[in-house]
Amino acid sequence: MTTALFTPNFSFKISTSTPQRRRRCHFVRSSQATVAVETPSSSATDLLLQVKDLSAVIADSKQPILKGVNLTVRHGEVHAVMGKNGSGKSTFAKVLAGHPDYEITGGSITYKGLDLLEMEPEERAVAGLFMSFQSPVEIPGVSNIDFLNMAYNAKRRKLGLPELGPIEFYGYVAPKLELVNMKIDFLNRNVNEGFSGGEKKRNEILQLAVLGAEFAILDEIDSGLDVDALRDVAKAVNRVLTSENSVLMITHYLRLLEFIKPTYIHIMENGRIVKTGDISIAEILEKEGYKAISGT
Ligand SMILES: Nc1ncnc2c1ncn2[C@@H]1O[C@H](COP(=O)(O)OP(=O)(O)OP(=O)(O)O)[C@@H](O)[C@H]1O
Repeated sequence: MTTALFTPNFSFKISTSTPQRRRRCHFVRSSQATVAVETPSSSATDLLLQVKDLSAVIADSKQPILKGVNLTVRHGEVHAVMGKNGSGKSTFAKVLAGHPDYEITGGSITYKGLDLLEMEPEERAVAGLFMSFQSPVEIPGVSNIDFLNMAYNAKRRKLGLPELGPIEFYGYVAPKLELVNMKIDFLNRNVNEGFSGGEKKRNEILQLAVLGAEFAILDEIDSGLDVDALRDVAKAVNRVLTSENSVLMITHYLRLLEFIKPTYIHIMENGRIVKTGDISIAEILEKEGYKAISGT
C-alpha cells in the first residue's frame, strides 16, 4: 500500500505495508492605516507573481473558498497576508503551491511569465516556489536527512545538476542546522515525528535553507513559537532569503512583522483581499481588532 503525501515542495510515495520495519520511501515528484496603498507600477520584468481574480472551490464539496483574489508580487518584496480565521489565507497559499484539494474555477496566476495553474507542483518547486506548511506533515519511517537529500537531489536533477551523495549532502546540510538553531541529531529523526510545534517550524525553515526559494510562501511560521523561538525562526528566514527573494507570509501577529519587515500587508476577508497597506494596518489590528479595518 502506498500513501501519497502532498507537501508543496515534494511528494512522496511511502510504502506502508511493513509498519514494523523502516519504511521505504522513494521520490516520485518534487514535487493605510486603513487607507489602501497603491502598489507602484513598474516594468514587467520586475513582476514575479500576478494573481488576477482568482476563485477556487474545495475539490470534493465544490464549496467556494477563494472569491476573486488579486495580488501582485515583485522581486524582492515581502507581502504579509492577515485575516480572520477561516477567511481563506491558507487556501490561497495551498492553491499557489498546487494543492490537489482545491479546484480553480476562475482567474489566472502568472509566475515568472508562466501560467502557474498549468504547472505541476513539482514544476512550481523547481521554478523556485517554496511553501512552508502551517501544520507540517509527519513522515514516519523516513529520516529528515534522507528526506532532505532526496528532495534536494530531485531539484538538482531537474536543473541538470549532479546529485549529492550522503556524505557530500551531510557537508551541505550541517552548517544550515546552525542557521535554524537545530541540533545535529534532528537529521536522524523521522520527519517531524515527535517534534514540538517550534521544532516543526524550524524544520520547515531548514527545508527552505536546503532547497532555496525565489518565492517563499510561509504559512504561520510564528504559530506556537515562544518569544525566543520566534526570534530565531525569523532571523533564520532573514539569513536564508536575500533581497532578491520574494516572500508571502501569512500571520496573525504584528510581532513576526517586526522581525521580517513587510513591503505590503493585505487583509483577506471571505476569500478576497479587501485592503492593502503598510505596517500600520497590523498595528491597528493589534490594538483594535478586525472591526477597525474590515472591508465590509
Ligand atoms: N480541504 C478542505 N476541506 C474542507 N474545508 C476546507 C478545506 N480547505 C479549507 N476549508 C475551509 O475553508 C475555509 C478557509 O480555510 P483556510 O484554512 O484557508 O482559512 P485561514 O484564513 O487560513 O484560517 P486560519 O487563520 O484559521 O488558519 C475554512 O472554513 C475551512 O474550514
